Amino acid sequence: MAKTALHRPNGLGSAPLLASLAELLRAWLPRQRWFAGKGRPVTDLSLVSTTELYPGCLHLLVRTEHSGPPAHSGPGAPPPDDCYQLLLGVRDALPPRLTHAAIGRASKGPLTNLIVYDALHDPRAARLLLERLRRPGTTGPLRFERDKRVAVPAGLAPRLLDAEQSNSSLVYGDSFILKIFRRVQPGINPDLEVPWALARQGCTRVPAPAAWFRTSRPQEATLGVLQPFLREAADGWTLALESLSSGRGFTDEAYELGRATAEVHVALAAAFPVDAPSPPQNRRLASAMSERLDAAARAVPELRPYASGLRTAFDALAALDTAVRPAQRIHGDLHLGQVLRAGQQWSVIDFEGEPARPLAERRRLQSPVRDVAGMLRSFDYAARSRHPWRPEWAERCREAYCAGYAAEAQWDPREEPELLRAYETDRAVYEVLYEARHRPDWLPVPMAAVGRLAERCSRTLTPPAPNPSRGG
Ligand SMILES: Nc1ncnc2c1ncn2[C@@H]1O[C@H](COP(=O)(O)OP(=O)(O)O)[C@@H](O)[C@H]1O
Ligand SMILES: O=P(O)(O)O[C@H]1O[C@H](CO)[C@@H](O[C@H]2O[C@H](CO)[C@@H](O)[C@H](O)[C@H]2O)[C@H](O)[C@H]1O
Repeated sequence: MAKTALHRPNGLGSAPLLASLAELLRAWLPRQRWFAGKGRPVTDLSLVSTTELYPGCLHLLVRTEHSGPPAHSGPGAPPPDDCYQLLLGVRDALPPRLTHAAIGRASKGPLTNLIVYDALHDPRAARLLLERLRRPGTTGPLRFERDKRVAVPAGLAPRLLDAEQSNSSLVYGDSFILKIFRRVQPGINPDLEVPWALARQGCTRVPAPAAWFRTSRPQEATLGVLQPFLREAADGWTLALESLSSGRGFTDEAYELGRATAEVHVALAAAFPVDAPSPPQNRRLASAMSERLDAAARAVPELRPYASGLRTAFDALAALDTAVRPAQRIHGDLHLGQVLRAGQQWSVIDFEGEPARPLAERRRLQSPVRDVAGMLRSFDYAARSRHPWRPEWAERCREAYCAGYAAEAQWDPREEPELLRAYETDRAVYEVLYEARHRPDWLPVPMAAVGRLAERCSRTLTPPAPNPSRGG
């Protein structure tokens, strides 16, 4: 472990430290999967907070500023600056098992000649982080808290998950998983707020937070959440692809998934009661979707030829004068990668919402149909990502999912075809933007749906048979 200026009382001064780190981080940050400012060079870096967790391991909140226009403007546009959470290790030399985690050798400031690396790859740092979570208290601006009813054993072996993620997660002894939020925004993160509220509601579909850490300076923000690791579970995306490759059906699973989604929605409505339901907001919703489409079409030229066709879905929603489902707290980014199946039980994870949107927007009340639309899009994603394309597979899953949802929720998402179609279109537009920014090779997948949705002016799904008990 490096004996460095970090050990000196003034060694953590942010100006000298920044001199050591700025150049390294400016090159390293944009290469990270979780970096949100893709395509916009980092022009300036500043340290929002610096905490020495233990000698040679720094917890940083780093603000980045970007040049050039954001990838898109209008609602949901990325802010001109972002704040990222980093755990950095500093050593004289890296052992071979850590070379892949290197960020670079500092050539200036107090860390001159030392190697800086991403300490989440370092089992020692990961163990100490868990120890810190097991013993509530504060370190500088960082506050570590836990649910005292949950026993978290000492000494669990850590491993960093190598999943494609918007954040970073450490799995401890296959018993717990710690998600470390990378892009930090002020306020409570819904991925702590929602599972905590659902657990208090007795909902068993969502792993309950066991411990978490947050910062109070310069503003309150959630930094990480520890929850039970569902060790026998496979995620819905993997299972859907297996079904597509083996020819085995997926409708039973889709039906159960619909039931699970409805159960979570019912629990969410109870956990976050709404005082007075707001009047129908179809026109406002349609106009927000339309603005998002405009912004996405500015950023992704491939979308432009389809914009007017897609807009018919939003026009149809705006023209509706009937009440849509009351708004409530929802998942906000529901897709097959956010559901885990262990035995016969589906669980739902990752209540952060769409990572590109501001936190306040993600915590807003919204129609549960939005989540349903997210999952329906995901069946299409799975079917489209495999050759040959099997549209009937996705269609059967969609119908089964909606039927399962209706059986549990006592209302059927297919009863509101205009709303469903508008949300599916809005989601496909989001996916185009997401893939263009993060995984350009995947762009054809949502683009295929865009072509289909732009052409379709009729109903998205077969309406259900009238339900006499509901007077329909
Ligand atoms: N409680 C859990 N049990 C088992 N695996 C989990 C659990 N939570 C997350 N995972 C795994 O970690 C991956 C990333 O988690 P997620 O919350 O979706 O992170 P991100 O928001 O960074 O995408 C998931 O796709 C899943 O495979
Ligand atoms: O990182 P998150 O899981 O929060 O979500 C983001 O990344 C997802 C991809 O990893 C992206 O989902 C899209 O691809 C999935 C397959 O990889 C598919 O199941 C989804 O239906 C599709 O939207 C998601 O949109 C994005 O927010």
